[in-house]
Amino acid sequence: MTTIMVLGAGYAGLRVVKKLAHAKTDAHIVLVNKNEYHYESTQLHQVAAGTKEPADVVFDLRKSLPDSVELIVDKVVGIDQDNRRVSLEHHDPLSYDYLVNALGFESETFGIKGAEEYGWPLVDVDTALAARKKLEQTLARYQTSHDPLDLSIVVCGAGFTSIEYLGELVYRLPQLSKRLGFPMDQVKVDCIEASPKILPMFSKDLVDWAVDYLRKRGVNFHTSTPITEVRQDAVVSNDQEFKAHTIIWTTGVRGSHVIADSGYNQKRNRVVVRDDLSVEQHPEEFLVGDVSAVPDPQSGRLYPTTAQISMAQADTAAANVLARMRGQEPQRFTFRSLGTVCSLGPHDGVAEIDRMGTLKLKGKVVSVLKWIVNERSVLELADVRTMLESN
Ligand SMILES: Cc1cc2nc3c(=O)[nH]c(=O)nc-3n(C[C@H](O)[C@H](O)[C@H](O)COP(=O)(O)OP(=O)(O)OC[C@H]3O[C@@H](n4cnc5c(N)ncnc54)[C@H](O)[C@@H]3O)c2cc1C
Repeated sequence: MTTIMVLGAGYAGLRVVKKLAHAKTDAHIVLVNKNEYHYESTQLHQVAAGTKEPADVVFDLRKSLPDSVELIVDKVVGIDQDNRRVSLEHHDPLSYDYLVNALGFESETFGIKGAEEYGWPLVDVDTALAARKKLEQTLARYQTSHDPLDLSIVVCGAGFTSIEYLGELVYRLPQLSKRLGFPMDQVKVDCIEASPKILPMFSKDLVDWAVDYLRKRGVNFHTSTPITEVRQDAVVSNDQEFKAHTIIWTTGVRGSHVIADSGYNQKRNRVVVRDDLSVEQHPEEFLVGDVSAVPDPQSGRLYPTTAQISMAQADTAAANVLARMRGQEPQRFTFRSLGTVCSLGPHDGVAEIDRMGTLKLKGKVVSVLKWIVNERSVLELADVRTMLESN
């Protein structure tokens, strides 16, 4: 029997599995994931700030997968492309006929000294929870230490994840101040960004609105400030030092280390795929989501790594696996953005909707939009019951 193996149960992998199962193929569909659950990585900033609990952003894979899919819970450690075999940490190697690699993202440190050691990334449930614990313990310590650095927080990067995290943080801090007894007026929040731009994917008026929103709530922005080193109690940019005991590292992502470990031709663990999302010289293998690098035919640049693109890629990859099995021509990947929604805490945000021109939104209405986007994702990846349970 033909085996289709899907690696990773994030947005891309889970969507591929759902599409394949729905097509009622005779093939044996195997999903390998390191956890028994799927997590909504687009909501990790909320877990890290404490505005959501892990249970709000995860769902059990066994409960939501179709019966026709075999789930193997284990960590992928290597892929042997030539022999079509996947090595796992605890199971024997597995063979496949078709492979969809959707192993997702990891934190990017750009080789900056101390970033891995002292920066707290937000890449999965465990790291988001660890960042939350670090934040809360450090703020709580102030009552006995009276050390101002216990009330200083540095957020590294001013892209999407950093801004969404800052939005949750400024919402959450007054609640924590009441609970943990630290003075709100002595809290210091700095956001350090190498480029001159904040939220580069949004138009200037929305960026200005978002920056103003966060500034009014105490965030100090430092753009054109490249981080050169991270220390236990400071982020350094050349001769400037931003001292803090909580350092959140959200400067960007790279693909899974398994890509480089397996000898792929890659850059930052992302592989440039062909226009049908298959890998050069391996028509039986597809890469989707944050491990893939797909050139946008219009701009010539690579598409950004987003959940929205990952799910669109998943549809193409699933269709192309089935096409190859049936001896049909695969389709080219095309992408039309629905727009981008950036939350600023639970009740505000900015959004650009790409339908019939660009619709720009800001404020409370965006939180409703974000809620719809999140619920739709759970509905599409799991089912109605899971969606209702997550509320
Ligand atoms: C805080 C935050 C907010 C974001 N907000 C948005 C947003 O609003 N909109 C948007 O479009 N995008 C957003 N993104 C980006 C989006 O989350 C990613 O682009 C998306 O998750 C990529 O999907 P994926 O399926 O490729 O990878 P992932 O979601 O990373 O899934 C990979 C899966 O593979 C599993 N896995 C990893 N390594 C192994 C291994 N070795 N063995 C077995 N299993 C493994 C993981 O556990 C995970 O389940 C956000 C990201 C973050 C961090």
